[in-house]
Amino acid sequence: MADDASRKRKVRGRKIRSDQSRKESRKAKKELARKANGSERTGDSPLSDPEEVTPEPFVETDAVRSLRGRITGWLEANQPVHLIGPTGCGKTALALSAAAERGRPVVWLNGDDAVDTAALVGDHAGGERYKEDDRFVGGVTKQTEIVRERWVDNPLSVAVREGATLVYNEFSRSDPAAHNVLLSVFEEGVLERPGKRGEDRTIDVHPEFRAILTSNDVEYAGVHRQQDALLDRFVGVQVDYYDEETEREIVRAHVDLPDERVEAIVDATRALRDDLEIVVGTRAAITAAKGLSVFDGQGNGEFNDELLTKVFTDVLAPKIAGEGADDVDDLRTEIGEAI
Ligand SMILES: Nc1ncnc2c1ncn2[C@@H]1O[C@H](COP(=O)(O)OP(=O)(O)OP(=O)(O)O)[C@@H](O)[C@H]1O
Repeated sequence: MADDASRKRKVRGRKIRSDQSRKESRKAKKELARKANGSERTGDSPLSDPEEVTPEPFVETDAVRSLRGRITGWLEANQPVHLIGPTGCGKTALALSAAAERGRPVVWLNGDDAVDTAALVGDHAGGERYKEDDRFVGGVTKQTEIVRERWVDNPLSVAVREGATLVYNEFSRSDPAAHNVLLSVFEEGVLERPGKRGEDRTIDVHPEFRAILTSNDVEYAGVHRQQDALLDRFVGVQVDYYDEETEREIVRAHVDLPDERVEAIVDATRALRDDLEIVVGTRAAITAAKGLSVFDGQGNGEFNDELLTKVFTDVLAPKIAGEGADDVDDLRTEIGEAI
């Protein structure tokens, strides 16, 4: 039975088959990452307009709106928000939607082992050489070569100066030492740029600067334990997989399939999530729906549990990659049983 959430839903963007020029959130994320990473090399601005970052399609049910309202509410109270939840539950889409809702420019950062302080705040990008002619005695020319160091600000510096909303995806994948500079940003409203000399070594944080950080809950607990002093300054919003109707709406928004197929996929996704040890996120449901829209449509098999099992085995096999064919067979059996 459809609940209120579905009746009041609002979908931004179109389904994949009806709009080939779609800007899927993955693509949008890539573009944001390109901007953020490229800024170091090219000097391009890592700032994006809020309209550019709104994920498409984006489904808004009561559940989605309520979570986003919590995020934007805490941001209004000037609290950095840490979104924690399992893989593929919709953290990034939610963070980008909340960031877009603020109407301020958005800066995107992706956490990984290579992120250090310089990657956050900026660095010297080599010297700029130029020659100066000095005619100090009539008829005599002296040429002096001058090397001036060029400093390039990286995403955090740009975000705090411009009052942007920083979306720091999977921040717990970065080395905690890189995040020391965040302490004074959140506590004293000042960003220090180690490596930069002179009086502009520090930047005063713009009053509209805000941050949303996301972490996968498994990695958050395990990979790099971030320092307590930093975690103390965030509010944590725990997110989980959406309710059944919201998941259906999300799948429907991404793939053009009859309702009963969408229902079967979401039912299977939720059963697999309960029964299997691997993580089965909403992304897996969308991928299975994309597969089904092709295989079912091409008559490669009637729509039945067997086809559903095959599709989900392909979708989930990468999670056990390298464990051998027997394990994929076991996975197929487990999936068949759960479905
Ligand atoms: N409200 C929504 N409307 C439409 N699609 C959504 C919505 N929420 C999530 N999705 C889709 O679900 C999939 C997973 O979402 P997302 O990438 O945001 O999850 P995540 O929790 O950030 O995943 P990961 O931990 O792997 O980074 C994506 O394909 C995304 O487009």
